[in-house]
Amino acid sequence: MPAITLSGVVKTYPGGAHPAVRDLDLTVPDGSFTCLLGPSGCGKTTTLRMIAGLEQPTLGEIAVGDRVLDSVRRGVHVPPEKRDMGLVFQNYALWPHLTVRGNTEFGLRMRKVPAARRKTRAKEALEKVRVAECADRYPSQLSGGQQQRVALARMLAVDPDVLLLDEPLSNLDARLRLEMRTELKRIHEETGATVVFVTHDQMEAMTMATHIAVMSEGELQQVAPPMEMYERPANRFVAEFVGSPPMNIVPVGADPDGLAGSLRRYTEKHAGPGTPGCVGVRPEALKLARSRDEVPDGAWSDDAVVETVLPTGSSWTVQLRVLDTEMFAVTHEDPEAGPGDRLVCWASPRRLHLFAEDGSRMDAWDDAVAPAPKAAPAKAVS
Ligand SMILES: Nc1ncnc2c1ncn2[C@@H]1O[C@H](COP(=O)(O)OP(=O)(O)OP(=O)(O)O)[C@@H](O)[C@H]1O
Repeated sequence: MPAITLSGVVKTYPGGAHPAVRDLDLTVPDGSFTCLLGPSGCGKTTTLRMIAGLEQPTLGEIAVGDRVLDSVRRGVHVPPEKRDMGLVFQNYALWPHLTVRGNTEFGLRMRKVPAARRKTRAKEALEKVRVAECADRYPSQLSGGQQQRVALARMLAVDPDVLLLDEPLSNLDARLRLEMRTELKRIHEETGATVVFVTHDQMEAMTMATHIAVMSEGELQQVAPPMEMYERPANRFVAEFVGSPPMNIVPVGADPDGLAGSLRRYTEKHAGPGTPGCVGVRPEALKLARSRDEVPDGAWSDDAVVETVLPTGSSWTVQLRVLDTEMFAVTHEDPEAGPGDRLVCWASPRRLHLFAEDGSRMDAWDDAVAPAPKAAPAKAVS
């Protein structure tokens, strides 16, 4: 199955003041588990529905490999049923008058698959999502989680090359969500299908995706594997949206005697790639020390006062006042400190994220503090 490509896709709904999706260029790699992630209203569902063929783009092109599914310029629109894609939406809409088996066979019946084959395929699909024991029950006799599994089985039974999922876990409680995340990941690995998954939950995206595409106000902000996005967010929006607790962000234009000034002087001294608009540091990258002696050479550090310590069982979230600014640190060792204690906080230059006034990442900083390894010299041509 080749990649899904969206090129210059725009979607404006009739009467919509702004486009729901703006000039979207996105490649969903073959066999990937790509999460469309972003806040409510950013255009995720619209993008998914366009891939499914349920909405037509206002401009641009959608293709799977060489097969053009939508092209406004060429007047092409392949209807949803001819795209070989499976869909599961938030309201998984099972037929109430059909049993679980009947629901699972439904798509196969529509495709005129012979009865014996239908039966085997439905059985396999129900086993895959682990609800085979419910085959003779009706949807009203199932829990929400079981119903979502049946919706997944119904999609898997037709064995599509592409699975399109729109917040399919949103109605589940925390434990079931976790369980279903693991199952979806397993199903993806087993089937090798290309999955496009819509969510506004960054933890869900981080734990399941091979690639995350972050959107904001109809625009794509960054596409990258989860850890790459976490470690090198392309701009301030992505930096703040991905990660929990969120990244500490300090605008450096503020009080020169406060934390802003401290960070500005430090970053300027360190190879000065120009003055940033703001500096970010993830809570787990903000380290705590009893005194300056414990701070490694070359690290940024400043005085901090503990405000609160929140133990979570496996870690501690420490709320600090660093000069004039609130910061959060997360530590996996007991900080052995309480409100009012004076500490020193520090961060390695590699763990500081610098963003320009317009919010874009300042790559010059990353290159200065962690230069990429030099490429091997080219071989002499004889
Ligand atoms: N059928 C429609 N008609 C008009 N406007 C729409 C329609 N569907 C969505 N919109 C608008 O398009 C924008 C993007 O909506 P979309 O549902 O794609 O966002 P989303 O990121 O999936 O949001 P959510 O997470 O809340 O589902 C929103 O401003 C929404 O109000």
